[in-house]
Amino acid sequence: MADLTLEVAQLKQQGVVPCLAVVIVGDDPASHVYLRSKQRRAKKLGIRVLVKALAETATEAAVLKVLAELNQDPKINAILVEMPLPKQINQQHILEAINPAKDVDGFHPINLGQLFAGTPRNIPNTPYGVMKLLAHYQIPLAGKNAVVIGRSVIVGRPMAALLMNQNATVTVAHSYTTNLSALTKQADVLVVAAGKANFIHGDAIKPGATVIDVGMNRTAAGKLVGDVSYQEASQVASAITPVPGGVGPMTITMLMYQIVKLTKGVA
Ligand SMILES: Nc1nc2c(c(=O)[nH]1)N[C@@H](CN(C=O)c1ccc(C(=O)N[C@@H](CCC(=O)O)C(=O)O)cc1)CN2
Repeated sequence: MADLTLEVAQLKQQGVVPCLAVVIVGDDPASHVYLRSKQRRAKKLGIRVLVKALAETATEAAVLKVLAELNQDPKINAILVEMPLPKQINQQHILEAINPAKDVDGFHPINLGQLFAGTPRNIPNTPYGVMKLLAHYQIPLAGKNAVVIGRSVIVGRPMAALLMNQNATVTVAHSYTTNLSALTKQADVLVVAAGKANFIHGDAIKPGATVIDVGMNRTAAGKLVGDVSYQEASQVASAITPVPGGVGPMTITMLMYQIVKLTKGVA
């Protein structure tokens, strides 16, 4: 991957400072933690971050107004809205209101459509980070069985498209899936984004599989754990991502990469 520090320095020599606008609505503690991580990483690279913080009670109209201003502002290269949003706000209305050319999360239907057409432009950062990890560790995908647990717009759906684009045979499992372990035991690559702590145990994993844990769950004791029982799974899998320190930091890396890409106007 390109050296982002160098690329940002080159842009600055041309008088351009990459700028990300983050819209955050409400007081979700995890969202504020993620925002601070993004700000820290951006600062290290020399990327500007403009934060538009709205109250937990903000209306959908108020968020749409902020987005309309950011869409018009030529100094803003990339926009994202922290998820989840408070209940009174329709997530889909918000995602559709972001200019697709500035949509650094890749959640706009046009960007998701490009991804599903096999011609990706802006790609959701978590699944993009997973693909970079798989490529880095030379995990074969073509002709392999990949099972994705979860069908969210943030992870599951784009993850399935990215794996399919690399010629994996993809199954998407979700809360209505019956006999889940029969599917997971067939998976050469298992991506778990179920949102439930210790949802997948060692006996549900094919020996030698690659296991990607996208889960991020806080225990009552305040410990961060994934969706996979790491101790058990690591006895069976040939490769596994930890939580913390696995997919999460890669999400931020891919975000920074795509901010620079949007600033350069490269597809
Ligand atoms: N607009 C978006 N909202 C959300 C996204 C997203 O991609 N776009 N994904 C998640 C939050 N997220 C990125 O935004 C994110 C989650 C986790 C991490 C991370 O580095 N996690 C650390 C642990 C941090 C902790 O202690 O809590 C790790 O896994 O090591 C970064 C980004 C939901 N919302």
